Amino acid sequence: MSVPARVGVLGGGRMGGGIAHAFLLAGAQVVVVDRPEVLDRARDGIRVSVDRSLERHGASRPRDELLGALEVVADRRALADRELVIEAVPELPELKAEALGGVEALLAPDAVLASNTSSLSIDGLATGLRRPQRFLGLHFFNPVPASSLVEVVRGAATEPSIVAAAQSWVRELGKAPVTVADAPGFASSRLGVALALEAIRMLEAGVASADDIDAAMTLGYRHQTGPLRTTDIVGLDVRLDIAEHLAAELGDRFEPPALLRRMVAEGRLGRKSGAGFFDWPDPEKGAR
Ligand SMILES: NC(=O)c1ccc[n+]([C@@H]2O[C@H](COP(=O)([O-])OP(=O)(O)OC[C@H]3O[C@@H](n4cnc5c(N)ncnc54)[C@H](O)[C@@H]3O)[C@@H](O)[C@H]2O)c1
Repeated sequence: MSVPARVGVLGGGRMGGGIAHAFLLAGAQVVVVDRPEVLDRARDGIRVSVDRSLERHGASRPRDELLGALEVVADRRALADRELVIEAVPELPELKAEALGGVEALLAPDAVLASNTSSLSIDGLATGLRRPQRFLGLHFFNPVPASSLVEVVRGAATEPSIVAAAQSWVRELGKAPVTVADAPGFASSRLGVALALEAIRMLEAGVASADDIDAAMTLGYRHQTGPLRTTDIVGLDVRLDIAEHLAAELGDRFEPPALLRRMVAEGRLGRKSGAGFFDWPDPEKGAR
């Protein structure tokens, strides 16, 4: 099943811009809605990343036609004729609830609404909606163009046919769907954070060096990147927030180690701050 012809994205920031990019390349006509003061930046960002993709991989449609299928506007009403709208506003429950309710009221009854939330409950967000059966989570990964995974999060009320359609759209984007129930941390954050927290506890206890702990996973289990280096790339502060959320929801096994709290308090946040478990002399390019 090809992607819907008319797709909307609410919030054209880091993730929304990437999601718009992915659907444009898959042949959709995409409307992005954001705040008036950031429209130019959002539009330019998507154009630059589409151009970069075209240079690297070529395209099925001419560039002008492809970028002509993009509209970046401030008025939410431009989403009214969309078959699929993906919400990607900041991770604030009230903001998301207002945004989702406002968009749903504009859409045709058979449209599909999705949230790119990385941690909020899909069932929680669905409580404010009139058609929770047509609502689900589509959790894209950052950076969207380079990432091959999308978690399809099935709410308690989501119709099975909507889940099946979403799985097929994700495949059409050239990505792989992983389907999960609405549980804290979905699949990716829960497993990724569990591994990272244990690696940090091992470092704290002097079991092995950061290099050796990571090598145990990269060489022993063929992980592309070790758990400590991955934590540096994601950001120690981001991982601490997720661990605290998971500890509250799932129990003590996600309690953040003291070492993680100390490093965040000291501003050692990983790649973005120049230092974490490893040194990152050039935060933009990354270091090995
Ligand atoms: N950054 C990541 O690594 C990542 C990965 C997966 C999922 N997510 C999730 O994606 C969502 C967006 O994250 P992001 O990193 O793109 O944030 P971001 O801050 O880069 O982008 C959010 C955008 O939403 C816009 N916005 C704010 N209020 C709005 C409103 N009422 N209407 C329309 N637009 C509005 C902002 O102007 C901004 O452009 C969050 O739920 C986040 O948890 C983020």
